[in-house]
Amino acid sequence: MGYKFNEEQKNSVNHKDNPLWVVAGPGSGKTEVLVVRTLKLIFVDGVNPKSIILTTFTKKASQNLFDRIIKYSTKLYDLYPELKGSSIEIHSLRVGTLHSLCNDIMKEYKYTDYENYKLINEIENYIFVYNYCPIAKYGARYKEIWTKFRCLVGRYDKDLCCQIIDYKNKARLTSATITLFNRIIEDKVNIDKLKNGKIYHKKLAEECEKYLEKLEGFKLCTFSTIQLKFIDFLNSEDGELFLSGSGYNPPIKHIMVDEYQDTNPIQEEIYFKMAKQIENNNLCVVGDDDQAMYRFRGGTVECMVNFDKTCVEKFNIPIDKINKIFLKSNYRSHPDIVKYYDDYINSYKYTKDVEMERARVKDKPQLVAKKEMDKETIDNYLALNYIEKEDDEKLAEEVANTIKYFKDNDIIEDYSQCVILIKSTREIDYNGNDSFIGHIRQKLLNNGIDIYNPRSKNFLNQEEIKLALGAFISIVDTDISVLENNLRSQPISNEVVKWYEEYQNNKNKYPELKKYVDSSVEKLKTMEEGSFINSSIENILYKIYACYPFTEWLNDEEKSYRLAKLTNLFNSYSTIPTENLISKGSISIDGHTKGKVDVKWLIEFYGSLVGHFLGGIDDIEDEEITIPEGKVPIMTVHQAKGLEFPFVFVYLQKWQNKANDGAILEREFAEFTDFKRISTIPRKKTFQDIIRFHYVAYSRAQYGLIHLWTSDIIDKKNNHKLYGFIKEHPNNLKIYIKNTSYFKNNINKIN
Ligand SMILES: Nc1ncnc2c1ncn2[C@@H]1O[C@H](COP(=O)(O)OP(=O)(O)OP(=O)(O)O)[C@@H](O)[C@H]1O
Repeated sequence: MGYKFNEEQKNSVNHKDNPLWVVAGPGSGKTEVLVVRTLKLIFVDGVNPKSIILTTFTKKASQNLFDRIIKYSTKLYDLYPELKGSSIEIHSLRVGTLHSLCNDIMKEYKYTDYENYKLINEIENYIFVYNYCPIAKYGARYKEIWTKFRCLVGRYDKDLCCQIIDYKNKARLTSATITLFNRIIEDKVNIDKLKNGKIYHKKLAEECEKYLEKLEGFKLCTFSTIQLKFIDFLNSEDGELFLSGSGYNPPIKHIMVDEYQDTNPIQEEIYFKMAKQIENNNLCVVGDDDQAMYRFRGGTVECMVNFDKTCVEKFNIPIDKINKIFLKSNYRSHPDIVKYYDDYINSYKYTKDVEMERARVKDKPQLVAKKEMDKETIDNYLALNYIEKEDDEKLAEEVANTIKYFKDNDIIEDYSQCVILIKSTREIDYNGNDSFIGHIRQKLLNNGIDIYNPRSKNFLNQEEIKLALGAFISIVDTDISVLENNLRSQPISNEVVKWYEEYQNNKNKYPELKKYVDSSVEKLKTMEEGSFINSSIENILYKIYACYPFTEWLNDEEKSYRLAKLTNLFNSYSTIPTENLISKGSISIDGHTKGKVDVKWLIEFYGSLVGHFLGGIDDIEDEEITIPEGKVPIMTVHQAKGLEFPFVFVYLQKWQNKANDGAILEREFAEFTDFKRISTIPRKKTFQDIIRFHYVAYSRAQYGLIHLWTSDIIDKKNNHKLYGFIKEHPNNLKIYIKNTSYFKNNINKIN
């Protein structure tokens, strides 16, 4: 580790029995604490690794936890060779996201009601809902539901000055259906109660019930429904054995949850249900309520804020049994930056519009800056700064110049030490113009600097994706006649034509690829009516990737990331079960026409998979991000969560003056669930979310935090409130920033 733990950290590691509540500020080493606590339980207290459940919100974070545990235990084995003779099986630790743990445990115990079940991922669920849920497939028949949940499906029409719903946009309806169903499940909405609500509640409850039955029929669980199944498991004899131990399996002794601020009500129920059965209710949760930012996915900060009260209620223990520890020392940021973001979040405590006070853990102490920096470095440069320009293009130019200046003056060693954080990494805005990020790419390129932006929503406009899909379409819908004659969805047609043309216009440049496509087309022509092509859709894609230029592109980090994503989408499409048991990934030939792909197959392929491309490729992702050297990474704040960077540029956004979807849904279902929320006013919650969003962004910075904005933003009254530091006017920022020029020339090299 290379450093000594402070008192608060030590106390969290050494805490023995009873619930432990670690409220950890940014950069306070919370994950490290959880890792060391786990190792201490195993190597010092002799707890069997299999008795410990260690979980967190994302796959990326759980992988990170596991990797660190393995790394440190390897070190321990090196330092204390006598440990090698012990029977500790560190790999048997139960670590993972909650849904993956639920899956593993129920499989391990051969739980009868989960036998032969399959856990499907988000894309598979999407395709399932698209195909099997009438509310998504025939949206117009469910107008009373969609009019009510217009926030999920509506699109603002400038000419008509209102939200309109395009019922032909099945991709959007599918995503919205999933959001609603997941919310019903995860908020523990009582479906019977919902049926007694208004007419749209009743219809929604019925549709959700049908969806759950259909999933059961195919023996499928989604990341949400597996949690329902797991609660049943915990209530069963198998569940009891799992908790109390049996045969080779020791009893469960400790449950530890990281990123607890993003837990949802059903997960809370699972943790408490398990901990109630184990000795001393050893449930340890670690998180930061101020960094809760997954409301749109059902994350519920109340679980974190009310942890002590929930323990009292569920475990029937006095409140002083719960050990509450604040990790307040910040080892990440320059002291001015720490003071700045701490002041920022605290300044909202009593603000009426935001009502942050009750939404934060009570008695939270101030952060204490502990980063090791010599005094000279601290005093000699401005750690906080901002750049203001009239428009995005000029702003981007100034940012590009600043980054170049940093490198040319040895302030940074590599461009990847600067990150640009923004709400959406799209390079093109909704009107087809360059967004701020589009300008940044261009301006940095002018300075010979590249950006790393693989999660840009421009997925479908990338040359490798267009060429791969264009080559694929040229095989299965050779002259795109099916597309042109049968598909009613204009957005899908427009997109597919673009890919098709990309391939057709470039094929002569790539003879190897052309040869493969031509020979496949020839082969297809000879196929008998009603037969199936030997190659599945994934096989075809792999063969396309085996040709130049893909062989070359697979060496490029951004391109290979996106091509892998395309492969995943194709795989998911193939694995979703169908009524007739034939995989969707098997391409069938028309029953009456030799050598022509079945129109129905193609329409379905276009509709569900391509529709998903258009609506669902989200840039909020959980995968591990490896930032390549030599490029400036562009990230959403969600992607940057848990990471730190020497220089952070935060683009301050125009916020629409309306409540967000997550907050609206919370209110909508509040009366049908027993889960108690702090407030049900969506607008207040939306403000809280925006504040937390900025707080997470600001707290990523180690040495320099630079705000970026265009002048028009600052003039808007409501934005002032949200950016906090600019309460009335940007001049106030100078209290912190002192000077609007670049970092002073004498800034030291970042080490
Ligand atoms: N006691 C300590 N002494 C010195 N450095 C420390 C100490 N504890 C943690 N650190 C360092 O502080 C930094 C922040 O730690 P880490 O990234 O684990 O924070 P975190 O609490 O997970 O932050 P966030 O909530 O923002 O994701 C790391 O570089 C870590 O090595």
